[in-house]
This record gives sequence, structure tokens and C-alpha cells, in this order.
Amino acid sequence: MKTVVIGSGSWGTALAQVLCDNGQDVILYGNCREQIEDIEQNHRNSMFFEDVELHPDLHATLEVEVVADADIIVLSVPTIAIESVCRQIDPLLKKSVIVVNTSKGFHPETNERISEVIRRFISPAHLHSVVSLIGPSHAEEVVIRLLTAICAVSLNDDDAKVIQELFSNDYLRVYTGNDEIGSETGVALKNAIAVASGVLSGLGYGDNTRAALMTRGLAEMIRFGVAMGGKAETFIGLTGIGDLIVTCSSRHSRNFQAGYEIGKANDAQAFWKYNKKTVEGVRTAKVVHELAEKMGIEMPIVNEIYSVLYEGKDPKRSARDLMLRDLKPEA
Ligand SMILES: NC(=O)C1=CN([C@@H]2O[C@H](COP(=O)(O)OP(=O)(O)OC[C@H]3O[C@@H](n4cnc5c(N)ncnc54)[C@H](OP(=O)(O)O)[C@@H]3O)[C@@H](O)[C@H]2O)C=CC1
Ligand SMILES: O=C(CO)COP(=O)(O)O
Repeated sequence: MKTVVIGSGSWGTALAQVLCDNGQDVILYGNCREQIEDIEQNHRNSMFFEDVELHPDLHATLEVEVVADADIIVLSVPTIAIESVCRQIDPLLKKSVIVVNTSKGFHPETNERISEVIRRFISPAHLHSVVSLIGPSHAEEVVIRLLTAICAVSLNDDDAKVIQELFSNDYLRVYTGNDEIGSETGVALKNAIAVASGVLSGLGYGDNTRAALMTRGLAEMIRFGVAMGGKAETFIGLTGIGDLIVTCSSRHSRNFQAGYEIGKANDAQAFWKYNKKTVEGVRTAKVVHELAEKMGIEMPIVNEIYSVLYEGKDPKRSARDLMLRDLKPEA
């Protein structure tokens, strides 16, 4: 089976290397010449992994036509690019493929989950199924083969198993799941909570604060995910609490890092002016804030991070307002 990974950024490179390690037929497609040439000529992707030497059999190309004879297509681009990539590849496909989504977030305008976007823009004749391969997995650690566990989530159980077997090895353990709504809302929302975690650290708060944020953030993730149609128990798995833990407490997380800078400056202006990295939680905070307001779901942390990012609210005041909300039981 031939796999094409689309997106030569950090996650696409790390996942393509996993498949090389597993002896699979894989090629990485990207639209950035510098990244592709670096991989092909130097076995490195220095823009993302400074000193990591990549698998010698990892090949990368600027030619999107490689998707034509693929059996499996892995999408590793930011959520804002998912629609355009699907539109670009659909006319090129010659087989019915499994599309593996690895992005975490929602469509920036329609607020759809990413599996829904893929089903809308890849024609049924070309789409065998969608599998989301998601969970706690910083690319910086997977690329140096540190032990990691994630989940292949799909409405098609057989294809979830295909993807599980394709990617599993002695450093990457892949579970399967079928709660697409719960898992995809979980991995999206944890990014917004991770921005808040960074803000609180940047403001100088400590471990107690982070534990409180993660616990109450999880409560919001469950409330929102269940209202969208997901199962509560999914949120105590890898695509819920697992991904929340790794993103809220890791120096690798770009969501955490962005929040940290905002907290340190006690202001989000510099983030909007200078950030060039993929920080999915920022858009997710907006999508979830809007959806939750429409559906009447109580999301105090997401609403505060939305106010900091989009309404210029002072982060310190946001933290204080969260502490001084009406007192209530923990539920
Ligand atoms: N990094 C990680 O540890 C993990 C990331 N994810 C998720 O994976 C998704 C991708 O993130 P990540 O790899 O980190 O992001 P990066 O910013 O590291 O890389 C994104 C890559 O996608 C490329 N790209 C953007 N638009 C297109 C397009 N239209 N066609 C082809 N390539 C395109 C970018 O190219 P260019 O540089 O030219 O813009 C870049 O190479 C996100 O949703 C993220 O949440 C999930 C798990 C782990
Ligand atoms: O999703 C991730 C880890 O599971 C990556 O997190 P960041 O996008 O915050 O770096």
C-alpha cells in the first residue's frame, strides 16, 4: 500500500518517518521548496527539527501529482489549509483512498470538524473512509522516537485498524476508537485550554493554577463535546485528557508558548503582530466561543481566553474574573 503524507511541516515529517521506520512505501509532499530540498538533500527538516537526522529512506517532493496512485493520504497541514488541499487533490485521485486526518481544530469559517470538511470536499467515489490519527504527540518527540501513544478514530472500524497497524511500532502505540465527534472536539479544544495554560504561566502562576485550569478545562471539554454529540468517556482517553496534559504542560507546545508570551506581556497584541507559527488553539477559541454561545453551553475558561485574544482583555483581569465567578459545586 502506498501512502502520501501531505504537509512537510513538523507533524507530517515525523509521521512520514514513522512509516519509513515501519518499512512502508511512503512519500512526503510539501509546497515549501526549502523544506523539501532540505529533506531530499540533507536528510533534515531544519526549519522544524534543528539537529535531527531523518531516516535515509524518507523522500519528499514538490509534485502533488504523487497522490494519483496513493491508497492512503495523510493530511498534516493546519486546519486553515484542509479545504484547499482537499479541493486540490480530489481531481487528481484515481482510487478510493483512506484519508487520514491529523489536524486539530475546526474549519475556520463553517466551524465544521475536520472529518466533516474532508467528507465535503473529497468526492464519495474517491473516499473510502476518514480516519483521524490524533492524541498526545509532540512531533519533536516522535521524530526522535520517544515512546508515544495515540488513537486511530473512525466511523469505519476496519479502516481504523488498517491505520493502527500501519503506524504502530515499538515507539508509537496506536489504539483505535470510533467516537469521531468526541475525539475530534477533544483534541481541538485542548489547544484553546493550552493557550490559557501558557497565559497563566506567563503571568507567573504555578502548578496549583495549572492543575485547576486543566481540571476545569476538561469539564468544559466534556460539556461541549457531549453537547456536540460525543461520549463523555472519550474525554478521559488519549484524545481528551491525554492530549490536554501534554499540550498544557509541555515546552514543545506552540499553543502553550503563544499563551506564555501573551501572559508575560499581559497583552495579546504582540502575538497578533508577530506570530508566524501554527497555533490552532487561537482559532479554536473563537469557534468554540461562538458555538457555545449559540447553544447555551457554559464555557468560562474558553470565553476568557476569547476575550484576551479577540477583545483586548487584560489577562490578569481574566484570571481574577475566573476566580471570582459565582461559587458553585464542582460538577
Ligand atoms: N506539531 C505537532 O506536534 C502536532 C501537530 N498536530 C496538528 O497537525 C496540524 C499541522 O501542524 P504542524 O505540522 O505542527 O504545522 P507546521 O506549521 O509545523 O507545518 C505545517 C506544514 O503544512 C504546510 N502547508 C500549509 N498549507 C499547505 C498547503 N496548502 N499545501 C501543502 N502544504 C501546506 C506548511 O508549509 P509552509 O511552511 O510553506 O506554510 C508546513 O510545511 C495542525 O492542525 C496541528 O494541530 C497534531 C499532532 C502533533
Ligand atoms: O497537538 C500537539 C500535541 O499533541 C501539538 O501541540 P502544539 O500545536 O501546541 O504544538
